[in-house]
Amino acid sequence: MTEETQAVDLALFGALGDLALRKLYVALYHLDREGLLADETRILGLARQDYEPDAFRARVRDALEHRVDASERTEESMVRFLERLDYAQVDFTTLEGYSRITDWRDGREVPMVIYLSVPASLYGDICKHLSGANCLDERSRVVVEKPIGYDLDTSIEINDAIGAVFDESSIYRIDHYLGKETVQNLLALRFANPLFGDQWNQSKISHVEITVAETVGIEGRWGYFDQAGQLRDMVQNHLMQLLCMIAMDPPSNLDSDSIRDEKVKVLKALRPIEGDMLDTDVVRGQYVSGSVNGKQVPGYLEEEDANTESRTETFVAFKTEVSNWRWAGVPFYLRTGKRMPQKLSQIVIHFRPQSHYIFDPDQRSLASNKLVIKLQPEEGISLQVLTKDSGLDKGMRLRQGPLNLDFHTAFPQARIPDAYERLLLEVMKGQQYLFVRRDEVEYAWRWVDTLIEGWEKRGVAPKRYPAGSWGPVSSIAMITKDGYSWYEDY
Ligand SMILES: NC(=O)C1=CN([C@@H]2O[C@H](COP(=O)(O)OP(=O)(O)OC[C@H]3O[C@@H](n4cnc5c(N)ncnc54)[C@H](OP(=O)(O)O)[C@@H]3O)[C@@H](O)[C@H]2O)C=CC1
Ligand SMILES: O=C1O[C@H](COP(=O)(O)O)[C@@H](O)[C@H](O)[C@H]1O
Repeated sequence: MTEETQAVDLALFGALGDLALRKLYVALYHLDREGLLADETRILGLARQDYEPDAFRARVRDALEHRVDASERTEESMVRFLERLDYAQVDFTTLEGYSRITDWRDGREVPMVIYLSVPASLYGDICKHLSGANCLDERSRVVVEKPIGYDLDTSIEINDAIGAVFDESSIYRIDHYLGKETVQNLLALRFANPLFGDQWNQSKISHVEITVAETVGIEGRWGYFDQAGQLRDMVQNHLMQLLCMIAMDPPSNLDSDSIRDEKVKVLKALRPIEGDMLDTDVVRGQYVSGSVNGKQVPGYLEEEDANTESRTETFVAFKTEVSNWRWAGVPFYLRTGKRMPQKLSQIVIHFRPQSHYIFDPDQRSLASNKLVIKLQPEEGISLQVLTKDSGLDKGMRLRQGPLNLDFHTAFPQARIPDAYERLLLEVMKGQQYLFVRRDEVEYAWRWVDTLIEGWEKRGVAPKRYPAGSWGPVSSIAMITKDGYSWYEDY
């Protein structure tokens, strides 16, 4: 394993898909521009449409011109990046086309990275054909996108099919939330700062909130999304990973497996939602028409290609607990939804109040600290602390205010890289700690499957919520009945 970015041959399956065009070329372009792609690195786009390499490069150039800020584009850096690209038309489901990859490789020595930006149902076929066509050697790595499967059984099937060809040490399962700057910072915050490290348990923390709110609807992805729903699309992967990063015990070092072992322990200890908890500890929602950022938007059942009978959820809120010594008795409240009033991903750690309180009794409810960790849109960390209100007439009145670390203000010279930049770079370095191990995926599915089974048994239909709201009102009631509320200093 090396810290240097090695030269690689990157074979990008699904080269004309939504993810590739919106995120992957942009990330690769930025890496190139910052000198983080080795000179010899080349990229082969693979998809089934008939494109000449020049037409493919023109398509990628167009995508970059739409997605990379003009201030970060020069003709020189565009040309340099585009020259790395080639294209091969291949039907991934049949072996024949795979010889295009060996032709492209032409005996080159550098390792091959295979990025599967295609539906997970194709992963098995592609791995089998890559092996059948002798495209691989022991240094080849494969990157796979989420969600892996639809439930535990299908994820096992897919993981088995990938595992039949690649060793676990060569499989990079992407969860792009793990590449976000602030998520990375959770490791530093928790394990480099004794101030927090020593307080990070049930004796000091009363409860934890995680919100991942999106303003977008399903963006023309009805076919995929309606099969999945917000629980499979967002909770099984992104929210579970955030929860693990907050709840895990300190790993003994920063090795991939040390970190992933700790995350797995959290997933194993996560209390399932079943029985009567289905009535009290989880809310399933679906948006109806409403207004987001002043713009009228259709309801989920009125989206393009919609099946008007669909009971798929676009919002989930739930309360859970990590049943171990560190967290016993600390509720974790999580919520995520589409068509919320604003894009916001944040984690709030609520510390317990002072055990002996000496200030104005009317201000008692103020007297606790909150650590607010913002993932997006503005990355930063702020600690809500209490100080004395200034002014001669205020006596010992308390005032709550933030100790702020806004990454953009604190480190103005540094561009905060997109999650995919960091993850692609780590694949090229051969570092796995930001990628999800097979057992993590499977424990997360186990938890999600239990909830879905419960919903199905009880015939739980999603509650309606207007687009532009924070979800069904019962998601507010779910937390207020415990004496807390969703943190609202947006
Ligand atoms: N889009 C997103 O925002 C996100 C996507 N993901 C995951 O990333 C992966 C890719 O998603 P996305 O880009 O949205 O998917 P798309 O359907 O937009 O793209 C898939 C690509 O694969 C090609 N393809 C599909 N089947 C074949 C085949 N048999 N032979 C050759 N080419 C084929 C498609 O070609 P054609 O155009 O001809 O169909 C297209 O280029 C999925 O696993 C998804 O779950 C994860 C997070 C976010
Ligand atoms: O994986 C996914 O993530 C996006 C949200 O990602 P973000 O980085 O913009 O927060 C979500 O819209 C999509 O449905 C899901 O598949």
